Amino acid sequence: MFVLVNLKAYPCDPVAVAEAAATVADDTGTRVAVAPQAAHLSAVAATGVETWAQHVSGVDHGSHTGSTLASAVADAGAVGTLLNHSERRLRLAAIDAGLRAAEDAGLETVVCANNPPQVGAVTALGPDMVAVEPPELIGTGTPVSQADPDVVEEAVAAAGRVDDDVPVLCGAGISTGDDLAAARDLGSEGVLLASGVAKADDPEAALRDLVSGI
Ligand SMILES: O=C(CO)COP(=O)(O)O
Repeated sequence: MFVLVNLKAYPCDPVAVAEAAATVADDTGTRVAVAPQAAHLSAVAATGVETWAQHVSGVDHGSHTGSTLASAVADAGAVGTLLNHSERRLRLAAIDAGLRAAEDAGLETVVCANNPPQVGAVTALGPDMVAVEPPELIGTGTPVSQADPDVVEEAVAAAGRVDDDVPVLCGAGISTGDDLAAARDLGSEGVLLASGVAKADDPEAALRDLVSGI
């Protein structure tokens, strides 16, 4: 199971969370990655944790003020990027362009989608992984894997109909080992989570509980 911790724009200490994630990954052999704000990528990568960007722009060098170049996040130490997160939604052409930019920069990709039909659509674009995250459960603490198991199973089926080799992750409200185990039992190959770790008083304890479900 792949555990991808999205720090969003939460007021946490990204380096402290990264150090906790690196420790838990080392101790348990679990693949744990952290996606901080772009400005914190280098500091997070310096902890040794697997580091992901939250978004990259589908552009190359040029007149693109305010863009986030895939090559720049790779230079900062990121090895992967999210695209089309529910809080950073893109048009289809922009997802495709982001994927090509990430690919050119050697970044692994997870394309997010709100529901199973969207999972099928974005799987067709050839990402490394896809993630289903129902927006209505994001940040609620109600785990998609236990509250809405059908959506996870249907997302796995939707991706499989397009390309059997693209792993499906799920996210929204995931925080405990039981949530992760339920996700795994539904065919999910990883989880995407944020508040359960970024808002925890003790992020390392939260991550240890989470990976206990593997
Ligand atoms: O959006 C998410 C991860 O990208 C999920 O957020 P929560 O874990 O806070 O529900």
